[in-house]
Amino acid sequence: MMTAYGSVDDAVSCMKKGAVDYILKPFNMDDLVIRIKRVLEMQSVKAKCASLEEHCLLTQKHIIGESPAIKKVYRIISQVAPTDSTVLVTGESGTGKELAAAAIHRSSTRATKPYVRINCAAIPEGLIESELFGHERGAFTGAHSRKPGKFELADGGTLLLDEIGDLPLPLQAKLLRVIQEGECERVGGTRTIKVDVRLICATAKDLGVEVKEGRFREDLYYRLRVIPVTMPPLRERREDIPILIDHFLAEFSQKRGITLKLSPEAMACMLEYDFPGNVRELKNIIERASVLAPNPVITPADLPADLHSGDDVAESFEGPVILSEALAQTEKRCLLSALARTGGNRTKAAELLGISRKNLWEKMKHYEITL
Ligand SMILES: Nc1ncnc2c1ncn2[C@@H]1O[C@H](COP(=O)(O)OP(=O)(O)OP(=O)(O)O)[C@@H](O)[C@H]1O
Repeated sequence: MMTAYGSVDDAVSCMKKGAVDYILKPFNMDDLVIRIKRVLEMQSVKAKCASLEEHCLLTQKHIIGESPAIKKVYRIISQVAPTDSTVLVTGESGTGKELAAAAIHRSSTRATKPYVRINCAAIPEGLIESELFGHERGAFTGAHSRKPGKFELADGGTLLLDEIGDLPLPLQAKLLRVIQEGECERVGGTRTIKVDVRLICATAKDLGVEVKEGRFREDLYYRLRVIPVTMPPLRERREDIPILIDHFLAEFSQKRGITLKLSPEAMACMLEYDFPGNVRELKNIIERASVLAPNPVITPADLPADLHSGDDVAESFEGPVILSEALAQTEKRCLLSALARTGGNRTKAAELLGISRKNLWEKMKHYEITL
């Protein structure tokens, strides 16, 4: 803010409204230059802080779970992390592939070096090469200045190529060259740049099928899958569901400043659901309920309809229904509800249900309920 009619009150009110500085006319040119330099420095420090914060947030997120399937993933991660080998992380969408990649970087000798991520599916085909390898000024329309690529930015550290199955074929050939020779060229450049990058690739696609159908280079596939890590879908590690629910309830409770809980009925709905969108879907359900639920105890009504559509089979009865199936569904729901209500205590759950512990155990085995 620059003025010839300044007062202390004006200065205070300008700063409150967002001015970074206040200067009175007539002013000294050297003084103005010093002040502008200070503001520019401050802006650059702020930008660096924001990117550091983002980096920290990314590398601090941990994989949650105690099932044998996820423990196997922890084991593989701890074995591969210290090596420099290329890792291929596969698994359905939302299973935590990106978390696994971040965990590998965090536990590697490159942990203090950059961790850079690029989503190959999110960038228009014509721009991927320049994003990966950078470009020189004037390399194409719109290339106003030289820009380093992700490989250069990740030098010394780790580069995650997310959704690698979507990388166009011509780029696959260029990627293979970088992997084999450890060097690349910027688009429009002639100089060869040496890069020391540990590569982690992730995909929800079956690359074997992509190779068979001619969409993915076989030689690149074998280069990438030196160490495969497979993230199991949530429905194959159901014992992690209550653990993840508790984790996200705690996370959103902290954000909202309240103590969120799931009613036993809501817990039963969650325990029975298949989560086709895996952990991401579970997290979204808890986040949505934490915002929309009228009180801190989340009930089935606060959950998406998919989770409790079969609540009352009799009421929703419209057409042919197999009675034995409907009864089994209701029985399973009662078991889950009793177990949730008693915090997994089988003796108390059996009491609630009016059956013996042995009978409860047999039914749990029958319905594949593992707590
Ligand atoms: N085991 C886990 N523990 C805690 N959070 C998890 C876990 N798995 C996934 N998440 C969370 O679920 C969301 C999706 O995870 P992530 O992006 O790693 O999945 P992804 O497999 O890479 O998905 P996509 O293939 O769709 O990119 C993120 O918010 C992540 O923090």
